[in-house]
Amino acid sequence: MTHNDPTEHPAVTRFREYLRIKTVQPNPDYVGSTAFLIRQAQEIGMPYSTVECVEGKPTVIMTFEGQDPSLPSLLLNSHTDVVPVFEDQWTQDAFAANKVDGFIYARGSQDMKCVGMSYLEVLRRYRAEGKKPLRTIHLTWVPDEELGGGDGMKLLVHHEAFKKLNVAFALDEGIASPKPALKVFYGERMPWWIKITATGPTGHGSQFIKDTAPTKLLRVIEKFMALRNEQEKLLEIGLNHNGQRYTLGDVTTINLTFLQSGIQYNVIPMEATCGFDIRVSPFFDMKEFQAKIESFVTSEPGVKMEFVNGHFDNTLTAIDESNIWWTVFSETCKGMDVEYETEIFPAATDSRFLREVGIPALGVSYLKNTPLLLHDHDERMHEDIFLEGIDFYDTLITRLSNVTAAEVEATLIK
Ligand SMILES: CSCC[C@H](NC(C)=O)C(=O)O
Ligand SMILES: [Zn+2]
Ligand SMILES: [Zn+2]
Repeated sequence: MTHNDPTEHPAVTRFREYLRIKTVQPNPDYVGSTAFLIRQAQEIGMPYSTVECVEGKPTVIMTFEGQDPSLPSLLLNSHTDVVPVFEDQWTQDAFAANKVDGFIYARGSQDMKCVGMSYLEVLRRYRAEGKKPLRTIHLTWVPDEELGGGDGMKLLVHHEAFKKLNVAFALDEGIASPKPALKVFYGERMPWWIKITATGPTGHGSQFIKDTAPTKLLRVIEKFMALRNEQEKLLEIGLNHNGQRYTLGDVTTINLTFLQSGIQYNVIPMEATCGFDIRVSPFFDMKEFQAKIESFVTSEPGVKMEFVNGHFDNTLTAIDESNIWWTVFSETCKGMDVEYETEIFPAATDSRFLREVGIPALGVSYLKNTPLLLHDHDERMHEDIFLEGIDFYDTLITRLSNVTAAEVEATLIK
């Protein structure tokens, strides 16, 4: 539990130090995290810069130059912010990074400070061993992923400083797996947050008034719920085109997350609104699906729908031999006897912005045999898994950053 245990692996000590910086939304300490990250870059001897697409929301960029900086680079991305905690539900202080039986308890221990710190540890090793990969490796430490990346990666990918990185392929976050197989994400569902507003007549609460705002809204909600049930059934009993069971990322979820109306019990309200969090499977025909939900609304006069948040790009990263980065990734895992399962990420990460601008990205967090506790109470990970993860990323990053131009070429002409 001590902060400076001389018997502790120094990588674990550094990880715990990063976890103690309260980069918690909605007021993340980005000044603290930036100072910490710059110190790491200086210790390792990596040039660094900061970019603020939005004032007060810094991205830290670090560069480990390769033997041939003219080759497109490898990007290692992680977000610096973490989600809030319900303090009274934690058995440990969520920002003390206490260690109990080897488990490090902290917000961000899984999501995703472990990943960023593992990348750094690999580069620290490279420097100590005098290793220089063929391709340049860049690290981006981005803000506000937990708020949807609107002030972070969404803007960063269009910034000159990012374009100059000339990224060929990126690694980003995954999630924990309670099984020995790692989860590897090659695509995401598209988050669509929609607000529906119904308007109608007012009157006395004792009458049969037709087509009131809440009645109309309920009719629309029923249609969404029917679609929801269909998708839930598909997940429970359906098989995909390969005859395999669907995973959550393969189907579309629809959840009613807002519901508002009313001013007094005996007054019919003139307005009723609701909000849905819809996660659209990348295997859906997007246009058709959008037209379908719009028809639910247009069939009811006096009801309108607006997108509060929408991502409309469903680019996947190829997980076949057409993608050299996938080939190298999968062969490296096999060479290390690391099991993995490929899936569509059920929620949204910054990888969607990378894929949208044409950068192939895989999401993987080395969190095997670990309970899934992202955004949950008592988020934790075992220090042994963290240390094992550094070895995993070391082998993986070494292989990826040494992919030759000839290997890329050979894939293109196949
Ligand atoms: C729609 S942007 C919000 C981002 C958030 N990401 C995660 C991983 O929880 C989500 O999917 O809700
Ligand atoms: Zn995350
Ligand atoms: Zn998260």
